[in-house]
Amino acid sequence: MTPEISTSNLFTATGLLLAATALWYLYRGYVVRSHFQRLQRQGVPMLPHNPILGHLGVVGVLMADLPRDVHGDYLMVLIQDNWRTLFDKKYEKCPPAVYLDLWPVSPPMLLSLDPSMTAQFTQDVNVEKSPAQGNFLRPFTGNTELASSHGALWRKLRKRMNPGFSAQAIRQQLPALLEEVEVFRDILISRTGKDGNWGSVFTLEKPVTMLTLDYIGRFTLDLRLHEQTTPLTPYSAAMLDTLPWLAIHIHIGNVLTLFNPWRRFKLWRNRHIMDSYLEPLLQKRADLVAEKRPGAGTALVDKLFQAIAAEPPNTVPADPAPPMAYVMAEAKHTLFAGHETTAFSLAWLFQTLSRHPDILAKMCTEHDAVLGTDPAAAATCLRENPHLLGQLPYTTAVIKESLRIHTNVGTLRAGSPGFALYGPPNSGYEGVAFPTEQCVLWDGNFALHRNPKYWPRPLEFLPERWLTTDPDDPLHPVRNAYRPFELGTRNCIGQHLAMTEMTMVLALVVRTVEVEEAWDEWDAQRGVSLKKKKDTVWGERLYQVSKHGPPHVKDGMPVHVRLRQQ
Ligand code: HEM
Repeated sequence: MTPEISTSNLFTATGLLLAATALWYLYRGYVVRSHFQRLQRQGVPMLPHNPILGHLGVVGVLMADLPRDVHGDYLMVLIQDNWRTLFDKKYEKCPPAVYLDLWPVSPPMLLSLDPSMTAQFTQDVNVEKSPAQGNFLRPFTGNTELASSHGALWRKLRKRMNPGFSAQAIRQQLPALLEEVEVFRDILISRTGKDGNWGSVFTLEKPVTMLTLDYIGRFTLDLRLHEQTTPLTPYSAAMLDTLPWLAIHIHIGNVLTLFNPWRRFKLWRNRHIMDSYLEPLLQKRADLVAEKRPGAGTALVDKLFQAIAAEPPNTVPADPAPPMAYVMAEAKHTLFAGHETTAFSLAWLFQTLSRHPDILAKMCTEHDAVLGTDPAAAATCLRENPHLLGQLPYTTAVIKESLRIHTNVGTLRAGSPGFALYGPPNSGYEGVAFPTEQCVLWDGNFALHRNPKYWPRPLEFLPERWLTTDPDDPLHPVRNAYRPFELGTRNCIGQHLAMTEMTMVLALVVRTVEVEEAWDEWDAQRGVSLKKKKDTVWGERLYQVSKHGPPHVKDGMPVHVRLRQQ
């Protein structure tokens, strides 16, 4: 018997589904708002909470002057800077943690604005990641990799992954990785104008993203993807097409996207393309490792196959997937986590250097002294003397300072009943309990890095902060306050790899090519009138925008480049 689906049945089913969704939203809204009202009655420090709107009203007013596409990270800075007007007059200091009830735009949050407070859930106790992170990665990796795992399994997988990210492992791959950075430098040179003039405008997001894809592909698979010079590989095309369909939270703005059947098809199809691309490559690496042939052990995935083979059988806890599927998930996550974060950090570095010619000149002097005065020979010099990469303290300080001001991502952890954060010493809230039940614990590293309490002259770009060794120097960084890669055992496993990449880029590029933002040309190219009001944050055209994954740069950061005058 063939089932008949009439139009009226379809309408009824859709109506019921919509009604059930609406009821769920209402019920969930009631639960969340009641929870925050209860906390407010208990006297927990909180922004004024409205029983109907939660904190939507107060946050809406706070964000009203910002462009619509601005990243949510700016909210934490606004709260930190405006706490006096936002909180009850009885409070004499900004609370170290701020409750945010923005349902249905985001889940209930407890935002930490104090380094000691964040340490309580990342270092004193390594609290589990928020389930939101797992939800985000599920369609992509099936949650069988390190970043989605918890507890004993996470410890096992982290131990397995750590050797692949060690300084020694990175150094082993340095000559190959340098080749990818050389391609990037040559692409920038090809964009310069004639006779030392600026070339035409382009968005920096594309070349930095292609560089980071080539770099992380080489590191993970010992394979040249050639994303910088040829059309995207099917793998990268499918991965980049997948990312906009992933969501960290279900909220009112993306609920239709998440239930869109087209999304399911896209995710399924892209996953099929990615897996089909990776499978033969991984099989080849597994064979190479098993047969101990030359080159085995170079790629990150080789080290994973080697580690699995060296583990006693049936170790507990059991792996989330058989070896090949597990390594594939780990490779996919590494290719994802290792590209956009570094790409956008590089974009900000170039912006910062163009605004600080004195700092740029000082960096070039360091490169001349350590790598030789011929910029074109820097790659050869580094290939022959990879240890020199560790002898560029000023360059490292510049990168660290850029990551402080233009922090990319933070951590989201899962609050739970019975687990509270406590106001730290000298916070003005000593011993005050901030219950975490129902809340996502959000480290406010973007705001923390701009807080004058921890960073004197916070908005000034001062690489000297990272060169002082005197703990009494006011510029000396405060314990736990610097967290671009987060701190604690669950910090970023790729931080040395990312720092190496950024150092190599600066070492090869800044003495050869100048990069500058080119908004006027960008506007002219798109026919945008000079008189039209432009989106800005704090008076700047370049700001962090909210897209999928980590914060992106506005409009891809339009720039032009020219050859540096020697
Ligand atoms: C400038 C570049 C980067 C920044 C700012 C950055 C930042 C971070 C942060 C803040 C975390 C902690 C996230 C959390 O707790 O939810 C993290 C975790 C992680 N990062 Fe990075 N990252 C960068 C580059 C990389 C690279 C190049 C890789 C890999 C090749 C990588 C792989 C990972 C992985 C696998 C984790 C999860 C670690 C775990 O759960 O044990 N990251 N990263």
